[in-house]
Amino acid sequence: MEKCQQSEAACPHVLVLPLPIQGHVNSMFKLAELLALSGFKVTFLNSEHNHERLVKYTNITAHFARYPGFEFKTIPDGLPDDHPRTGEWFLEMFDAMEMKTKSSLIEMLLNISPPVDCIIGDGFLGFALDAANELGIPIIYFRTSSACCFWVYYSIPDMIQAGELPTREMDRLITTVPGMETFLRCRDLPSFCRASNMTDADSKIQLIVKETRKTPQAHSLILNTFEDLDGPILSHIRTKCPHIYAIGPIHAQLNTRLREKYGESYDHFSNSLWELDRSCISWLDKQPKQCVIYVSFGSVTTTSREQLTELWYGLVNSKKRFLWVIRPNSVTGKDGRGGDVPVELLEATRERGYIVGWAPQEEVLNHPAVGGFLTHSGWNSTLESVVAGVPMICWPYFADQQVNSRFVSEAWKIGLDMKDVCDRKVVEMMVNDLMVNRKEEFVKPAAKMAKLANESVSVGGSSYCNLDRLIEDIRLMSLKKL
Ligand SMILES: O=c1ccn([C@@H]2O[C@H](COP(=O)(O)OP(=O)(O)O[C@H]3O[C@H](CO)[C@@H](O)[C@H](O)[C@H]3O)[C@@H](O)[C@H]2O)c(=O)[nH]1
Ligand SMILES: C[C@H]1CC[C@@H]2C(C(=O)O)=CO[C@@H](O)[C@@H]21
Repeated sequence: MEKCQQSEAACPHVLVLPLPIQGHVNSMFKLAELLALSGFKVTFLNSEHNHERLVKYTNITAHFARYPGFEFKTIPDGLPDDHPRTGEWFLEMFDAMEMKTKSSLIEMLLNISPPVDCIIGDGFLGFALDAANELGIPIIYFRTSSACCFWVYYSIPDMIQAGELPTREMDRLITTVPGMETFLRCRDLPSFCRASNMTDADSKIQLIVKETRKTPQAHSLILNTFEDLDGPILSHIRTKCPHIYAIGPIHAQLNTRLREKYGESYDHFSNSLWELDRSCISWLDKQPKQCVIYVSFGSVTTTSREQLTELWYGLVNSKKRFLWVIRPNSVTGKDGRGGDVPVELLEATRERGYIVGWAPQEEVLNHPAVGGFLTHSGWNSTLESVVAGVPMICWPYFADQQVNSRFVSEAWKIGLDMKDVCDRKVVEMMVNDLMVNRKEEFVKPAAKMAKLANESVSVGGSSYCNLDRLIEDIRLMSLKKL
């Protein structure tokens, strides 16, 4: 690992602060490790709830022990420990964090030693920006969702001004998001845009717009994407936020740097908040090449028992093999028991399917048996599928997922969009289209985008160079303080 060449005083100390949601924590941990690999002192500030789960379900402490100076600190997320933390609960957490976390953060920043040279804050946590500005500490935003959705969020006031929102005409094209005029429909906007009241101060949409429009106040903006995927959108974003570091796919960038330093990719270290069930890898090892569809809907999505049944019949009736993640506490509605699952479903699943509570997803997507991914279009899952070259069926749940699924099908053409539908016949048809009938239509573009993704994070690639630039800019911040 690269040692800080300067004196201890000049060795940059960076504080990393994610929004405490799995998808945000994942990519923030990967960035934190990339900075630690460059010799920085890193303090990772996680919620108490999430840190306890990481310690319980992963080897996180041992994994980061190889980086001298890497430290974990925790703050409350403001919610009771038994809060389910699923679905669209984030508003409650956000209000609680604004009240409780900001004061804890300021207290910590005033007393931490050595002092922090730079904060890397979740682009959704405006109170971190306010705290940094109050204390005169540079803050770089890391918006962990997609660049395309960031730009849609940023454009929402323009849509409202133009009378395009609110609306019930779901299939009408939106004309006020530069770069998306030819294919973005109302249906493809973030789920929060479907509300009838756009101006209610307490609404999710107003919160997200407020947080997004604060971004130009940060020193700069880190995005988990790459030029070949989002180049045109990045150009539009730069008109508002000129200083951008597109360093993604960040999981692939970390792999590259670890291989460079240690000759290995990370030990498939999974900063998962649930217990991994690795038996699915042994099951995959017994399956023929590219014949399994992997099904997973991330860390906050919930499904009703009716939706679960439609998905299950669709997968079984497709006659394809499937590996399905059904996360604990993710099924809402009456708490049925196995007894109310039809026998034919159980028998077919025994024959062709495998169900786990949480899987080593990056490993699964790169397994030779996996040929397709039925996903909720969370941004990390989308990028992991892009890097693995696995075509997708997108069934978005909320937030940026609606936008991401439209880009997968219409802009990048590496999958199908099953937005707003949960019907066994449609699931069966789409699985067979993706895995058999239209396979070549998706496999080729997916393989090409995977190649571009891996080139971007290789030495000399756009994301590789942007990360080097970020590291140098943070070094300069710490030197300016001397
Ligand atoms: O069985 C599983 C399922 C998921 N994962 C991992 O969990 C992460 C899930 O992240 P993501 O796909 O981004 O989904 P969410 O957890 O839903 O992420 C939240 O945060 C993302 C980044 O801001 C947003 O894009 C999403 O909409 C938002 O729901 C990924 O890295 C997966 O590899 C596992 O390791 N095992
Ligand atoms: C809970 C969601 C509100 C917005 C966040 C987000 C983002 O764009 O920052 C996307 O989805 C979720 O990660 C967060």
